[in-house]
Amino acid sequence: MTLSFKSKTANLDGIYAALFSASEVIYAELKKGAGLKFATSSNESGDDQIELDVIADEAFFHALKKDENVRYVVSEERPGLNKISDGAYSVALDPLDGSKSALVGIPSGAIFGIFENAEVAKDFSGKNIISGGFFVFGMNLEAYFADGADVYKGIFNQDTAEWLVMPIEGGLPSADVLAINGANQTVWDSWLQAHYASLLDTHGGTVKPHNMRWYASMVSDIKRLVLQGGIFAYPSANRKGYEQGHLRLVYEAIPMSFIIKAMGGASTNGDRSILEATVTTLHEKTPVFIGEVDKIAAVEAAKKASTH
Ligand SMILES: O=P(O)(O)OC[C@H]1O[C@](O)(COP(=O)(O)O)[C@@H](O)[C@@H]1O
Ligand SMILES: [Mg+2]
Repeated sequence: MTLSFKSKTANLDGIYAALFSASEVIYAELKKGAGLKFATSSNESGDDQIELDVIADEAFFHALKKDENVRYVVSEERPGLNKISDGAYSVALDPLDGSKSALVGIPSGAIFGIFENAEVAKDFSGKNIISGGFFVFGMNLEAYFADGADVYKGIFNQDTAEWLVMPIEGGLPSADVLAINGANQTVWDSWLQAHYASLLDTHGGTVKPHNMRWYASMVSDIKRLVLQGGIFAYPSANRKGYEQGHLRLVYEAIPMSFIIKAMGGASTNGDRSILEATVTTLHEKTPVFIGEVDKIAAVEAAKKASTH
């Protein structure tokens, strides 16, 4: 692989090289199709794994453990903090996001965050993240990430094995598009049911409602958000197992909120920015709303109004 991208932060280049090379390994495995079946294992959160979940987790660990700047690697697929060295940076991973989607041919991907000053779980927070983003395993192998305040898109040329990485400029686009799984809407809190209805209200057929896009693959939904704008949500629901939504704070919500903030967008758990939320445990879930600033402010205002 050739990755010509250079980070503005000292000593991150080896970590990027490891992440990008692991993504190539996973993409190559995905294309073979062999790992697209259920494994006999389940992960740390008790989710059923497909074989590619395990392959992806191992590919990232294998690549990252060679870098002396990596202190800890934490993964949705394993327990605890995995010490690599005394380096300055720690990496959080969702090694294969959307694995169930991969089974039916929807693009999946991987999500990563790079953190400084991480020693215990609570340090993997929005305060310490310095890089965050994701790979997409679709028609092409792509990367979208924020290195500090700068946002980039990378595309892998499969003929030359070269990554073309270019800045994304111009901020977050705007579109009245909503990405949400509406299956739980009857058990959402009433303020969210009302807010959702307001986004879809056509005022008797006279007004265009928000359009709906839901890939059930966070990397695909956030890629669409990066390229076209809108809002992505996975709220909590009054249903067993969904009390804090479905997505993990450290492995999914914080890195995705970081890249969208770098593009000029925002995030919330309903009350405050995901990047200001307290992290208690590595595998905890959080309700999450990510997108354009005014759309996130409207979510917070809707919730706040319901409590007054
Ligand atoms: O099955 P649902 O409720 O549509 O959930 C889909 C969400 O779950 C995810 O697949 C995350 O779960 P995994 O990390 O286990 O793949 C997201 O990519 C997606 O947004
Ligand atoms: Mg995931």
